[in-house]
Amino acid sequence: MLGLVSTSTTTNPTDLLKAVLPIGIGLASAAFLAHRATNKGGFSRDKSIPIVPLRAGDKSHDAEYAEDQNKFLSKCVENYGLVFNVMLWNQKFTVVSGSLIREVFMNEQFSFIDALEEVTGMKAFTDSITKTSNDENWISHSAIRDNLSPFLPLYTPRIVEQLTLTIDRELGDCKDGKLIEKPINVFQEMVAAAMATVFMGNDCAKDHRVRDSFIKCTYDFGEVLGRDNRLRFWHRFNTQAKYSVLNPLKKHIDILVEVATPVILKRRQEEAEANAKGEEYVRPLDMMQKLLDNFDKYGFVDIEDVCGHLLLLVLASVHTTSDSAANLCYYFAAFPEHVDVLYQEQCEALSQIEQERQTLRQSKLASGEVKSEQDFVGSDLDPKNDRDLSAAMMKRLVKMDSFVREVLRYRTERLTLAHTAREDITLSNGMRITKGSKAIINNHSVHQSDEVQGGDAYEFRPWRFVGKAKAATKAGNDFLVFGMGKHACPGRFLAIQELKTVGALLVSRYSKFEIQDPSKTKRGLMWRMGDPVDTGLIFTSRN
Ligand code: HEM
Repeated sequence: MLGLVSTSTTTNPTDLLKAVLPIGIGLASAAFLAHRATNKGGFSRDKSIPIVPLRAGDKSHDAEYAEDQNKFLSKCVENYGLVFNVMLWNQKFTVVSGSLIREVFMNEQFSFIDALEEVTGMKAFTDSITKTSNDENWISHSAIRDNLSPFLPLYTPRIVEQLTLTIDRELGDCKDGKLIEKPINVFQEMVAAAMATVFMGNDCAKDHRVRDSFIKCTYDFGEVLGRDNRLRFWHRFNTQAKYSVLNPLKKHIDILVEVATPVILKRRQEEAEANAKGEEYVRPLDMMQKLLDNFDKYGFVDIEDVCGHLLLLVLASVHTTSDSAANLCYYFAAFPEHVDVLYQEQCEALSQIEQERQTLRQSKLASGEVKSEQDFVGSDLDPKNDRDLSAAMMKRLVKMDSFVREVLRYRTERLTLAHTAREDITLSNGMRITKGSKAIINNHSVHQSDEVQGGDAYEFRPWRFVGKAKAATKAGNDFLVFGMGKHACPGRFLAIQELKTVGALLVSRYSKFEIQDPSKTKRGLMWRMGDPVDTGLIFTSRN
């Protein structure tokens, strides 16, 4: 029987990732897919929900779905309507499609966490990472909403710096075309460096042990989930007992604590000195500091607890974002005609901003507000920052934004984000999802619908969203990549900012991206989150 993770002693990151990614997103689908334990919960008892018949000789819908997901789901909706039952990955799901999807996301009695817990039994484990936990918000949604997203423009220079340093170190000059066999590794390094500076500040991010932990903790988490029979009582009991004592993420928490402690002490000392002098202490900007500043509000117990929470954020963010960034490059390779368009957009936006800043400087000099050119040095209008990839500049990259949104729309798994019904729930079409059964979201019915997407829904049309007020961060009825409603991914603003920055840095440095084995192009575009295609990329520098 297959667990979530290969039981082989040679750790295959891809296998592990399949298990791991659910912590971030509807990557739960990966866990559901890899899961082969006994099914718990059945179809909804509402007999009006049709059960899709099996193909002759099949024992489940797995083979038919795997052969052609689009065809299978189109056929089901056509024949059975928006709600129907299927058997996939050794589980029974009620597929909810189209306009009814919203009712699953908006109803708190449909629980993504419960469905995930059923498959992975991971709650005992995530609880053991932190000392304080909350049943519903095992990763604090509000911590990101309140402490991260509003400050994104301030984080941008640091994110850009880290991404730039890592690209230049890992890819560098590719004059004659450089083959990178496992691009995912490069993108993990990039994203880990960027996330480390956002979550823990520059001083901690400089320490390679922190960046390594940001990458490796997700693989270690995969080990935890990689157990068979996780639905059985004894397994849960065992997990609970074992991981509260022998937590495999403990070593990463220890590293974070070890690196963070002197940094925090230094900050405290600086604050005390500033107070003693009657000066205002400028608080460092990072999640760790924000969590410490709100220690009582969040009810933390100690620094280990804070680092445990930071680690949960890492589990939600690093692999989801690096997987998407690596995938983006395969789209550059598959659609080379768009790379220069994106580069041109960037050059024009930079020149425009440079011009605007120059005009502003001149008017300040003319009005006497600023005495000399020299006075701009170190100010907001310092000419040295004219061509920075600032947050304001990234906002102008509407084509890049559309490209990223289209990649996510095009690739996102067709069925994801199973939710367990906590009580009998009647949908607006009168069908009842009974307590304990699982509703799964039919992304295909939205992302591949001509009506919803404005035509050519099976085509990759990178400028589809230009001029449409549909930014890549905008979750909604037509874009389910980040979920919807109360639990919609709170990290999407950071994720999109990083994806656009990675895109901008890449197209400005490299003019050509090629897939090492072109016969794998289709898979390169459509890999399931956490299971990258096994062919590399060749990068060629701009002249
Ligand atoms: C491309 C990258 C990412 C994708 C595709 C993604 C997608 C998702 C999805 C589909 C969900 C579930 C939404 C739902 O239940 O309706 C989710 C939840 C979540 N994501 Fe992300 N995510 C990404 C990056 C991030 C980042 C960078 C962070 C942190 C900074 C983050 C933090 C979270 C958290 C904390 C939740 C749980 C929210 C809740 O239950 O209230 N994610 N994400």
